[in-house]
Amino acid sequence: MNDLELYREELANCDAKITEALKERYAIIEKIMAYKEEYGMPILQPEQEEKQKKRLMFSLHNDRHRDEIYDVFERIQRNSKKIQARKLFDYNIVLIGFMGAGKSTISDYLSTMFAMEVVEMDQLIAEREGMSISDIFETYGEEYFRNMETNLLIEMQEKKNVIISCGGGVAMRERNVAEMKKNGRVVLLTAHPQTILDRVKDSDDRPLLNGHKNVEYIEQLMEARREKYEAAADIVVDTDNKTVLQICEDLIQKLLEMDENHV
Ligand SMILES: Nc1ncnc2c1ncn2[C@@H]1O[C@H](COP(=O)(O)OP(=O)(O)O)[C@@H](O)[C@H]1O
Ligand SMILES: O=C(O)C1=C[C@@H](OP(=O)(O)O)[C@@H](O)[C@H](O)C1
Ligand SMILES: [Mg+2]
Repeated sequence: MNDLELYREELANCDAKITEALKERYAIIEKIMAYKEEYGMPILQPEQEEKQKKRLMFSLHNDRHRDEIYDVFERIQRNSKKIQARKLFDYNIVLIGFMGAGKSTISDYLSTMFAMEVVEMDQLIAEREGMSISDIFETYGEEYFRNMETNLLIEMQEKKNVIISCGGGVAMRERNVAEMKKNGRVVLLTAHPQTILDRVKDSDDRPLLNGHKNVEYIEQLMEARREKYEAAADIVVDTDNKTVLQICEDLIQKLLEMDENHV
């Protein structure tokens, strides 16, 4: 065997070690999940993720290939999250609720924590139309926008393990609720009108609230929508005075409880 062949042999051995280590790693991930479930521990522990990253950075700080190794590690971590998400949620997660309840924010955080794809309905519709939601309302009217929402939900039925962040009005149509339930569990996020006002007061992205940014108006519209929101919901998560992490943890635990109750 010449040197080159020897090096190639060494490389193959190295790959075999990496593969074995990865298999072991993913098996440990499953054990951690089972442990957390058995002892009713929080699923999301972002501080642990940070600790792990710091430890790795420290051990690599003098390495010539630090950036390349770190890049691989990030991917390994992302795939661990995907394994976790697929095990926990065998369906799409559909977030509904009033404007400002936090649908986009919570979707975003969950997608980071579980490496899940997010379909942000408003954003996708705006992108496809090449204009803002406010401009779509102004140019084509609300009915046109609502039809786009319905079509998008039907399109999303082909996806799995996706977080769907609905616009606040999506659950008002019975047809939409039926479509979202075909492959998703529906999570209603709630907040008091004052909380909503605090959250939306500096934004002009919500045409239905422009010119009406006061508690009375929000309360009235929320009341008018309440029945339909509640009828659509599989679970309800209150968001008042909670951090995004607390809301996400609450949401996950309630989704898991649904499985326990159905076994
Ligand atoms: N739990 C929370 N605590 C504090 N601010 C929040 C919380 N959830 C959302 N927000 C803020 O409220 C605003 C509206 O949230 P967003 O996610 O866009 O709501 P939605 O998509 O339901 O309309 C954003 O500025 C967001 O940062
Ligand atoms: O409640 C509604 O009817 C709407 C909510 C908005 O989305 P957010 O709930 O994400 O603000 C957006 O779809 C549009 O302004 C209409
Ligand atoms: Mg939103």
